[in-house]
Amino acid sequence: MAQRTENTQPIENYALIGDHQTAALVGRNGSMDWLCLPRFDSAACFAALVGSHENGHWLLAPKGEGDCTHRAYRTDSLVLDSVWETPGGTVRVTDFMPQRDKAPDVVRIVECLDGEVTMHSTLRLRFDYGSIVPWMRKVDGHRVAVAGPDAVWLRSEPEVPSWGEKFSTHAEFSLTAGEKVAFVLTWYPSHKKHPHLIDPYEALEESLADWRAWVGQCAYEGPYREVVVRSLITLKALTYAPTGGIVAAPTTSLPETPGGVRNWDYRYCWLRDSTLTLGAMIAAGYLDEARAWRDWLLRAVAGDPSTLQIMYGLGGERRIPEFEVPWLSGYDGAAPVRVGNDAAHQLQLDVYGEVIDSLYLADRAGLPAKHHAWQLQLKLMEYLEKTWQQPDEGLWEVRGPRRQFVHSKVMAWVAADRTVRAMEATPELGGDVARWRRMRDAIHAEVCEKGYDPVRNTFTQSYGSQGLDAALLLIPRAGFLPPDDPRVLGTIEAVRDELGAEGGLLLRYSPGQGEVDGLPGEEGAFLVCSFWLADALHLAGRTKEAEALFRQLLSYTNDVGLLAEEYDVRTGRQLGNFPQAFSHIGLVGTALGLSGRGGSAGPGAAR
Ligand SMILES: OC[C@H]1O[C@H](O[C@H]2O[C@H](CO)[C@@H](O)[C@H](O)[C@H]2O)[C@H](O)[C@@H](O)[C@@H]1O
Repeated sequence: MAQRTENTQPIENYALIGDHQTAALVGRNGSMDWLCLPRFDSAACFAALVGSHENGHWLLAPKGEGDCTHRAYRTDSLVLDSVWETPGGTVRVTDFMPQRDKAPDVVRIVECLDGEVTMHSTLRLRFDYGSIVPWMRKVDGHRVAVAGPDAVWLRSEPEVPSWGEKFSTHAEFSLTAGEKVAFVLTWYPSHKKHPHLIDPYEALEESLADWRAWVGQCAYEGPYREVVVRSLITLKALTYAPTGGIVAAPTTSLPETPGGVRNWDYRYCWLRDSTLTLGAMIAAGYLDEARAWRDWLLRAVAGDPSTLQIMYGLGGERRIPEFEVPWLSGYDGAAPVRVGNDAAHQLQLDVYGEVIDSLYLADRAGLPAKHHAWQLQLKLMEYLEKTWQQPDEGLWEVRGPRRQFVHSKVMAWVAADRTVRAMEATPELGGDVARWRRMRDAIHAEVCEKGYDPVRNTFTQSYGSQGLDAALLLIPRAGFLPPDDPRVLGTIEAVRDELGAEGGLLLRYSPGQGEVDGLPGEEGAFLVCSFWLADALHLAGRTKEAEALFRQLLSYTNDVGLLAEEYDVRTGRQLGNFPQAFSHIGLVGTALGLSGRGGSAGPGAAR
């Protein structure tokens, strides 16, 4: 039975900060409710997001006040300013995580802008997903929390009065206009003596400069620049810098159904989500990320192509077993909270197409060729040649029986098509191009015969099924059929009719398909699907409708431009893990497409 927790605030109330190795979520009330240290996939030491305050959080806000009056990221950065206008005065809290030097730091700078404000801080550290209360001691003006392998050091400049109570550290202090206090929280391995101390104000300037230099490389100058840049910053923040791996989201178990069980851990690198992120990055002119990701891929998938996984850990780890965390009550009571993801071992044939398409896009964008990337591609093709006719779990990772998903087959076609194109463009690659042309033609013929319903004039979710799938909207972007092909136009209409949720957004597949996905409960509109609809409409020449839908989707971003996986129009609430790469990939792709830049956040879209 779902138990509401006292701290639940809407998912869209959160903002993201991060240091390219992990991330934290800060609510409008000044409470940092999610933080995993030292990596995205480490155990959380603030897990209130999916539990209660007793599972760890850090509140820093004016005493007795609720949510901030307004907040925003500083221009072109991931530095967050939250401002409270209180009866006594105005105060700003600036939250960020500096580019990592030796250890992860969270910096929170409090500055009184006018009048006088009394601030309150409550720090509850709970290691191992909110379960372990650390031992606290004071060392050289720091509060140090230690449990097992983890140590967290907290200091403030200047030092403010603090005290321990009920396994929490509290501080209270008053500031008048112009006065500042900076808090620095640093994680360090507990067996080491002392973390390197950063200067919070220098770190702020450096963080701003780093982000702005990165944004300065953005090649997109169109009408949607502001939202595109915010999405690119978000995608960059989801990239694990040491290896180039990209997480699907920094959270686990934010529910797809309020109070439901569709709660998954997204802190891993899906080949699908990562390649689509890469497409968005490349289209916006970011090649370094493409290079880093390609190198990550080559390391992660090394070995027999039959052992290719659809997702890996940040460093390419293969074992990410799924388990439930029973002591966490779940976001707003939505249990279970899961860690790890068993979908890692599913067969999802679409990833071959996505990976090969991203290698093709990187090559076309001018990334220097790598011999073993081509060797890998050929190995993947040899494997796909033997497997493409098998049923699979598909891109939605259904937990019901395997099916002949049409989208999977279309993506197998993409794999063959891009291989043929690469060989045609670079004959020196050698090899038997006729073999891959035959495979490409065979897939095309089978999909048009078995995956298309001539009576309803639509492609179907799987061969012979009555159900539809929003991923079918990718058919024209993949180049499988022209955007004005009657079968594509019929599919757009059928998908809209069948999968349209309130407000014209799309569900990802037909409702009531518990027997397909093997899960109870319904879910909200899956945001990336609605971006795909806008793309399909635009490609079909219905640009006005596409723009209207895009503007509507933009209205669902939260006050700092972030999107979760899903949206429930009835309640006006975001749902699912947050912020999710998929949704931001969709946003960038559609914005670029509508600006005539050929959005590249989907298979083949940059062609
Ligand atoms: O709906 C069931 C599945 O939900 C998750 O998968 C979804 O998220 C992935 C990461 O963004 C995405 O690649 C996939 O297309 C989505 O369906 C979850 O990770 C799965 O374990 C679960 O079966």
